[in-house]
Amino acid sequence: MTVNAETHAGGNTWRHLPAAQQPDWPDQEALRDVIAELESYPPLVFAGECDQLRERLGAVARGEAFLLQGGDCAEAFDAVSAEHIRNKLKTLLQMGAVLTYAGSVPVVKVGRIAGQYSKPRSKPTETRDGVTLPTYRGDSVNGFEFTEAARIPDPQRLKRMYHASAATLNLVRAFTTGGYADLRQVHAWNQDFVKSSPSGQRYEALAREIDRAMNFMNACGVDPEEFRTVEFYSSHEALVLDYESALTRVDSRTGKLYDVSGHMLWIGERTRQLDHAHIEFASRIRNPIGVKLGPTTTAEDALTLIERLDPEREPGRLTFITRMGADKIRDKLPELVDKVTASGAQVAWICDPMHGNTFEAASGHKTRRFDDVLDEVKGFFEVHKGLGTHPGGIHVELTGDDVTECVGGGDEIFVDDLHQRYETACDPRLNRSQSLDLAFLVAEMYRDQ
Ligand SMILES: O=C[C@H](O)[C@H](O)COP(=O)(O)O
Ligand SMILES: C=C(OP(=O)(O)O)C(=O)O
Ligand SMILES: [Mn+2]
Repeated sequence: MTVNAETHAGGNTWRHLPAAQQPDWPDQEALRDVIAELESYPPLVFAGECDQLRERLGAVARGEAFLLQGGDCAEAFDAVSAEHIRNKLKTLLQMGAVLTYAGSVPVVKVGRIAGQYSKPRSKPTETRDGVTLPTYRGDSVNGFEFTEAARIPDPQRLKRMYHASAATLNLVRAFTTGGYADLRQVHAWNQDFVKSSPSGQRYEALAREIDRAMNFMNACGVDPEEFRTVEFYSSHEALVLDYESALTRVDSRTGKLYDVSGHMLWIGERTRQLDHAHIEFASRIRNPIGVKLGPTTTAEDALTLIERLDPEREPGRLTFITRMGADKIRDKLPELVDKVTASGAQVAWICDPMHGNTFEAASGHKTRRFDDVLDEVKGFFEVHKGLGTHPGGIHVELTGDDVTECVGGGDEIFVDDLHQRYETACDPRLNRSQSLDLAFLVAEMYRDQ
């Protein structure tokens, strides 16, 4: 990787276009200094890894693999601890094992992790007890605390985002390649969990089957490397373009631009305007790109996005992450999938069953019903089955901690429980038990389709 003038030319073409949801940095000089410093930092991920993920996502687009993408709505600097990261990873590994074994499909594992620090918001301000302050926009921008000082955007936070991402990714790499993710550990990932929860018990039974299958293969003399380590990739929403372009580098092998802040970047529902800065930025980098598609997306929008982001029609380059809402998916998704398929493009279709199903409980907590989440995934599978296309994966907000943020699930959480462990900095996440429940149900859907 090299940094040179060309880097910043190619990675900066978005600058003359309107960019939604950018922080209102009060001190532009401080911002410039931070950008210059970030430009000198080493890459967090390597271009070759991004290429490898693009190949894996190509298999998803061709119908040969399933994408599991998940993690926090908003990562927080004070949650960069071994315990939080291990719990999240463990949950994703358990979900991956369930989907691979019960769904009989290769699973591409991608975290909303090591960079998910910036949030687009519905409103610029928030009012509590008559006091109005700027909204919290993620730890990369301002503080969660409801005080005037905390809510002022501070560009120094972009450097903290880089360092928090680096520390997280370092631990993730150690966990996934250093023995912890060895399939022989399928039971160990469940140890602290099994007795207390129905999904933990169900998982334990599946882990016993995996063990038997592995013992059988060992006895036959098969002991592949794939059982010892796990390929795990990082992703986040490419929202704050000053950060993302400062982390964009020319790959010395190919001369192409890569945003080395994460393996996969996605453009959110609020920033996917076709002629605005985020799509322009994404069009310039070689990383695999996701775009969130909400219920107002037209087939023409989807086709123009393909034109802008995947002109070569390369499977794996572009992933459409639909987030319609359980009540709209059966209505809105068919036309998009149908017209995109008819155009000859091979995108991966992924279901985000979270963002179209948020509501406010009487207690004031932002929450989601597990049943709505499940129903949106069901609708997603039904639509793809009807059209003969591939339901490529799920994109979920989850945590490995036993929080009470979404209602329902096998180990049911009620609206009155929400206050007990409501810890999210932004949207409500599935807890570990709800995440495992979902993995089992999705594996059944996959097998049945
Ligand atoms: O994570 C997604 C968005 O940032 C979030 O849903 C916006 O939430 P808000 O409507 O509270 O701003
Ligand atoms: C902001 C998010 O989603 P969307 O852009 O789909 O609203 C998110 O994934 O946290
Ligand atoms: Mn969210």
